[in-house]
Amino acid sequence: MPGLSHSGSAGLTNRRIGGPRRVAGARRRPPSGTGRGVTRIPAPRADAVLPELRPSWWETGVRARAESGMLGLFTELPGLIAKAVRVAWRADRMRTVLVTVATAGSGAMAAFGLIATQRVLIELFAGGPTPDRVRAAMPALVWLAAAAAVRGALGMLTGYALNGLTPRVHLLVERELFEHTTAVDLKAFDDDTFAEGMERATRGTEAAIELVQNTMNLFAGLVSLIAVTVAVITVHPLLLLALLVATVPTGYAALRAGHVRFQSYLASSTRRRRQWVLQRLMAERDSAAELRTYGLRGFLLGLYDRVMGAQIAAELRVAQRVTTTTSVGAAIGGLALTGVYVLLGALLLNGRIPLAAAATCVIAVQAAQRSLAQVTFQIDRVYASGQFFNEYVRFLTAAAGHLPEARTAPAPEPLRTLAVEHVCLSYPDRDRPALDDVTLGIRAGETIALVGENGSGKSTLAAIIAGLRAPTSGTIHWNGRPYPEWDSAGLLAHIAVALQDHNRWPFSAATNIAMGDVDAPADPRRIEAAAVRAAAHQMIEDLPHGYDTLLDRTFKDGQDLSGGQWQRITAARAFLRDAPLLIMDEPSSALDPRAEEALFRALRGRQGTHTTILITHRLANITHADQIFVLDRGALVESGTHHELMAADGLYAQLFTMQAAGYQACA
Ligand SMILES: Nc1ncnc2c1ncn2[C@@H]1O[C@H](COP(=O)(O)OP(=O)(O)OP(=O)(O)O)[C@@H](O)[C@H]1O
Repeated sequence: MPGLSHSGSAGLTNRRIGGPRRVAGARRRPPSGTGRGVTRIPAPRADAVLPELRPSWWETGVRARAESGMLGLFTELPGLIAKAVRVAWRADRMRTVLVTVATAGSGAMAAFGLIATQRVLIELFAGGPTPDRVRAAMPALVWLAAAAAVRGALGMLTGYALNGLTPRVHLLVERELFEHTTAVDLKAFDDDTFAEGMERATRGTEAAIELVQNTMNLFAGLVSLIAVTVAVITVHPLLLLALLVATVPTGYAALRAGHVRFQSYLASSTRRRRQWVLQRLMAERDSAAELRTYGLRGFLLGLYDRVMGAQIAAELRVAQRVTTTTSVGAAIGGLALTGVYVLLGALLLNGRIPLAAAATCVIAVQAAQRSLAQVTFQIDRVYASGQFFNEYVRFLTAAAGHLPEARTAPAPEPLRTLAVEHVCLSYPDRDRPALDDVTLGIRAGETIALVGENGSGKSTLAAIIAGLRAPTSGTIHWNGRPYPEWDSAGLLAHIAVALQDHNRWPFSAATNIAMGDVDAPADPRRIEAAAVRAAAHQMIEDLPHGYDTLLDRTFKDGQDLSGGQWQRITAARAFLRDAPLLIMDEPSSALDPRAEEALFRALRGRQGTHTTILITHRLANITHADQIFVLDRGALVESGTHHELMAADGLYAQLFTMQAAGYQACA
């Protein structure tokens, strides 16, 4: 954060070595002031202290609505509504139809109610004694009550159907997202934009619910508006003019107000995000010690005052615009209503419409304005939630490009030979390839070691052999046939991998191990045997609930394990699979000497019958390997047995001697 470090150093100088007085002076005095012979450091502006924030993915919808013009809004709206209807239809056809029909029915009842109202008014305004007029109005009153009752019942039905529909929509889109995220090639995760797209898509799954709800509410508002219009035209065609005068300017003003409200929300959200940054610095554990050691309290509080001062000023400017726009909107609404009354008065005086029709029109205008408020509010919401949902749709399209090719291929037979031929791999945005023309051969039953300094490409090669990554060029052959010609799931079933960056699955110890062979029924004896081989059995037995202990503190009675204990669980998971090819990437980096000895004893037990590929920096553990391959900056530079490599006196011998010397010096 350049701005922060700039002002940070200025502030620090200020406190510690006196030079700071210059900074304080610079801040207090105008630029043309004093400061002879002193280097002037300009007072940090608040926006320089915490510079422009990166656009945040969770603000996409709000930002889009704040920036959209009226034309953009109405151009995009139909597409968003279509997406909402499609997703609702796929999630639950019956409920989608129910909501639509019930909403339309409710609108029809609203129209019917207005027409009944007019009939009531006609009878009440007719001549004759009051009891007679009331009696004459009775049938229309009954219709009016019935329409209101049916409308209420349909409203309830819509509510029930919508409540059942939205969780199904969420389930559908979320599952679809997970189907993609779990199926895409590992390579996709190397792409930053893919990972960011995934985060955005997660917000998009929530937005799917909002989009469907908002679209249904918008539909309800529109139906009411149409119903009122139909009723008004039925009562008297001329009243349509009054309705237009009442709604068009008000609708426009409401949409403008919605636009600035979103801008206001965005402005306050910028303040909140800056507050979070400062909160992290001043009120969280990570920074607490350094804050005190360097006496940063005054500096940070000063920073807070400047940043928040500037932010609140910006927010107030937007708030003033909101107030102006909403006041203008309210004034337009008032004027429109006055216009309606003037128009109605004129029509009445000219005898163009009867009194009952004018009275119905007043009621209709009020109903129309209520529906209009709902429509404009929902337009904003459909637009905003639709933008989030678009992120979801965009991600699914991008993810589809990373899905493995669907094809039928034979499942491989047990391993006889494995050949790595001229394999290269370049990660995105890296100048140097992680693997550069690597060729090597492995026979079934061998124990192989991959050795090399950090970043030499060992894990990358292991991932390619494990079938987790495809090489940029070159091929790997399983029993003489290239990997892509085998069924990929069948191939993976022959390989067990203990990854260097293993995951800590939030399940019980037993499940964590059983996951090594998730298709087989969890057999406690098999789990225990795998744990014994990984030196994990006793450690698990000592946990409060043994193998049933939950290994995540999120859960009640959950436990966390040390790094070395997790490493034993990971090794046990790989042993459980009992695959012909076992790849272990740094399986003992966090193990104590006793556990390490036990683990390598188990691994040596595989030699001759099962194939093992080992990656380790503890070279004493691999002296027994049938072949040791030494990598340097992505290239295979040496290979042979321990004795051959020591005799060759190359990189391996250098590394081994260096490590051995460390032990000998202490012996
Ligand atoms: N996902 C990735 N994206 C980009 N670069 C990567 C990625 N994974 C590894 N690299 C780079 O590729 C090179 C080889 O990495 P690799 O993890 O294969 O080395 P290694 O020999 O296993 O290292 P170590 O001994 O530290 O585990 C390194 O320069 C590393 O920074």
